[in-house]
Amino acid sequence: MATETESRPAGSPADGDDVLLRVEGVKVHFPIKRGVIFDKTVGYVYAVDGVDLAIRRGETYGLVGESGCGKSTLGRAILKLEPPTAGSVHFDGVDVASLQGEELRRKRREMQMVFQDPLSSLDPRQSVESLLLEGMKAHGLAKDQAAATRRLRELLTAVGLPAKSLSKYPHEFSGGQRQRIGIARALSVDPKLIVADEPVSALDVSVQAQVINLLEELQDNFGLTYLVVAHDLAVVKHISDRVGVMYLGALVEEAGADDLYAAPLHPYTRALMSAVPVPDPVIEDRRERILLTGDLPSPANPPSGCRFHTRCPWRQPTRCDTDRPELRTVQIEGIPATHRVACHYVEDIASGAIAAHRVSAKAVDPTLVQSDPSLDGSLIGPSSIGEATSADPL
Ligand SMILES: Nc1ncnc2c1ncn2[C@@H]1O[C@H](COP(=O)(O)OP(=O)(O)OP(=O)(O)O)[C@@H](O)[C@H]1O
Repeated sequence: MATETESRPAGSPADGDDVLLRVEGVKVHFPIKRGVIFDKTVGYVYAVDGVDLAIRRGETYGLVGESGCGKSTLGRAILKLEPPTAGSVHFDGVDVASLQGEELRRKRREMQMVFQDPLSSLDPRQSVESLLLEGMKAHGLAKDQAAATRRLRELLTAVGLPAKSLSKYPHEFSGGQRQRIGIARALSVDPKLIVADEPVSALDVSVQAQVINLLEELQDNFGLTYLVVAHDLAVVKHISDRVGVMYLGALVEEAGADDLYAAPLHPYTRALMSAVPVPDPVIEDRRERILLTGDLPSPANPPSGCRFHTRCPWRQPTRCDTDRPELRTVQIEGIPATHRVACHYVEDIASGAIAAHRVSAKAVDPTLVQSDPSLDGSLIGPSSIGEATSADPL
C-alpha cells in the first residue's frame, strides 16, 4: 500500500520488476444449462471475459466495479477455485493451470483468500483454535504441538485479538473481530498473496478503518501482496497502490491509485466516481454528476463492441457498437504512460473534442442515449479532465 513516505511505482510492472502474479487473457464462462436433467448448454454467462493484469511482490492491487461485473470470479480463478475457461495465471513464476493434486495444494498455501462475510466463512462449531489449526495441519505446519501453540498466539497478537480468544467460538465475537479471525486463518499458513474479497463491506463503517489499517500493518510485517476486491471506491483508494476498474467481465481502466482518482478517464470510471457524495454541501451542490441510463447489461448477453456503449454518454456511432477497445496506454498531456484505458475516444473525450450527449434523466432505454436535441436532459458529463477532477470526491 502506498504511504506518503514510501511510494511504489504507479504503473504496470515492467520487464525486470519482481512480479508475483501475472494474469493473461483470463476468461471464466459459466454454462447455462437447460433440459430435464440440465444436459443442454443453451448459452454462457461471460463472468470474466479477457483480463490481463500483473501485481508486483508487496503491492496492493484494488479491483473495483459494480456488483456482478466479475470481480469475485476473477479472484477465484486466480486461486484456481474456479477453473478459467481460457488464459493463464502465473504465480511466482509457476503456471497455476499446470498444477494438479499435491503440487496445487502446496501452491495454494501461498495464495489465501479473505472473505466478505466472516460469519459464513467460519464454521460456527469450531473454536478459534481449531479454525486456525485446520489449515496449518493440512499443510503439515502443526506437527510440533508447542511450536503450533506458539504460532497461534503470535497470529492472534498480529491481528489484535487476546490469546484467550483461542477457546471461543465465532458467534462470541463482533463482526470486526470475526474478520480478524478470518485474516488470522489466512495468515496461519504463511501465504505470499492474499485475495481479499470485499474484506470490510459487511462491517460497520466505524470498524472498517480498523480492519483496513490492520491489513496495511500486516502487509508491512509479513511482506504480503494483496488483491483487494471491493465495490467501495473509498476503501480501494485508501488501500491500493494500483487500481483496476472492471465492467462486464473486463478491465476498462487501470492506473496508480492517485492517478486514477485525480483523473478518471474511462466514461464508466468517471460515472462511478461522480456518483460518490461529497461531505461538503457547497461542492456537493456544484459538482457534476454523470448519470448512467439503462441497467447493467446481463453478462449472459453482453453488448457487442465496447461493452459500455449502451450506457456511455460519449458513445460514437458504429465504432463503439462494433469494435471492442483494448486496454491501452493513453496519449494525453499530463497523464502518465502507466494509465491504461479501454476506450476508442478517451483522448477526444478528455480534450472536449467529443461532448457528452444530452440525455433525459428519465431515459431508461440505453439506445436513447443519443445526441437528440428533443431530449431535454438534466445530465451532462464533464467534457474535460479539468472538470472531471472537480468530481473527485474521495
Ligand atoms: N457459479 C456460477 N454459475 C453461474 N454464474 C455465475 C457463477 N458465479 C458467478 N456467476 C455470475 O457471474 C457474474 C459475475 O459474478 P461475480 O460474483 O464474479 O461478480 P462480482 O463483481 O464479484 O459481484 P458481487 O460484488 O455482487 O459479488 C454474475 O452475473 C454472476 O451471477
